[in-house]
Amino acid sequence: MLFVTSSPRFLSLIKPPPFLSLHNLGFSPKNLCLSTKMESESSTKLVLCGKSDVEDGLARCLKTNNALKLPDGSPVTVCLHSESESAGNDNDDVFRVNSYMNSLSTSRFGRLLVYSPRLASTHDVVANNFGELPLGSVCVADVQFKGRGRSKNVWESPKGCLLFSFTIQMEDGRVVPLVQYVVSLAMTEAVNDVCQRNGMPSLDVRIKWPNDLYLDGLKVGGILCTSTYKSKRFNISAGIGLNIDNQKPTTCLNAALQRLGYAANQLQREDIIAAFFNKFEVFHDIFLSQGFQALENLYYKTWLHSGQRVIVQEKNESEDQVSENVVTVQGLTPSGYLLAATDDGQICELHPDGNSFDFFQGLVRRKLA
Ligand SMILES: O=C(O)CCCC[C@@H]1SC[C@@H]2NC(=O)N[C@@H]21
Repeated sequence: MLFVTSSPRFLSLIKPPPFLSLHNLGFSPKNLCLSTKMESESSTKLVLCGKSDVEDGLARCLKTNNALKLPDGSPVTVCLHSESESAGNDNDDVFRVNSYMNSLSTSRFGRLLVYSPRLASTHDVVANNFGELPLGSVCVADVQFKGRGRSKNVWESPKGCLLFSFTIQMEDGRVVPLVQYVVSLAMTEAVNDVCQRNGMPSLDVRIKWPNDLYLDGLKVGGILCTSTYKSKRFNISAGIGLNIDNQKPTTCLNAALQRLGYAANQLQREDIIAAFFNKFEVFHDIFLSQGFQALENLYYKTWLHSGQRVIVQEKNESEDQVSENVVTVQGLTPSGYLLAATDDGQICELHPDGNSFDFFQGLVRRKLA
């Protein structure tokens, strides 16, 4: 069950996931990934791979102890990447685990990978196994058949999209809602970085507050953050869907590169996600040590809203009439809402009314002192 907290677009799961510490899991000799035909037809295949021997050891523990579960209790077949048939695969539709690991240069995030060719939702895998997975673990899928978008929407997840979720832990609840902005920023910077390093034209991927990614006026990606609170910590599952190579349902990054006359060496999911974690780890550490303010300038350069004029709805005192006023967006408030100014200079905080899919429809304002 989900409820929306008072923080912007930050969903929190009421039922905490079962907790099983990795310290309790024993190592065991390498087992080959053997599954019967019946199992492989009905169960979700999860392939585990670590960046180093440490994470590979943890992966082996998770497999041996059957520690990974799906939320609906449906069967799972867990293999190690080293034992998997897809290990040396060079097919575009199959996530290239080795290519991802080779481009990853983090010390915490993305180092334990749970890959699946097809599953319900990467988000459910990380949220449901939060306690079992080392922090920063990531689940990637080629296709999702029950992808979760915000407000209980379905997230279409066909081939060609980068679909992943990973885990973060935070202690200070006041800044938890801001972490989704750090995630968005790390993704836009990752795309810039990969384009630049490969001599591609730069793509103007922008953030539409609070957590959509837009390119040329169309949505190409979205971010979903959910959290549970346990033992004085916020366990955050962050999920990203980014349309890299499939024009449906809107457009994709590679189509934009083609429109710019660049058809060779298209963007690959593995490069983008590795660049994402390389950026995210740096931004995450800045965010925790210096606050979101240290990232704000870059964030405002990347979002679509500086100086945007938006309509806010206000009820009169007897609450029987609604009037509309225009305000100008100035930035973010410390709690992560929109900071705006009226034409006569009053500063206010804008909140979505909770009814509209588009956050910019039905904004309500709260006066700030
Ligand atoms: O509604 C939105 O804009 C957020 C969409 C987030 C989708 C991603 S795809 C990977 C991860 N797994 C899910 O089920 N959802 C997120």
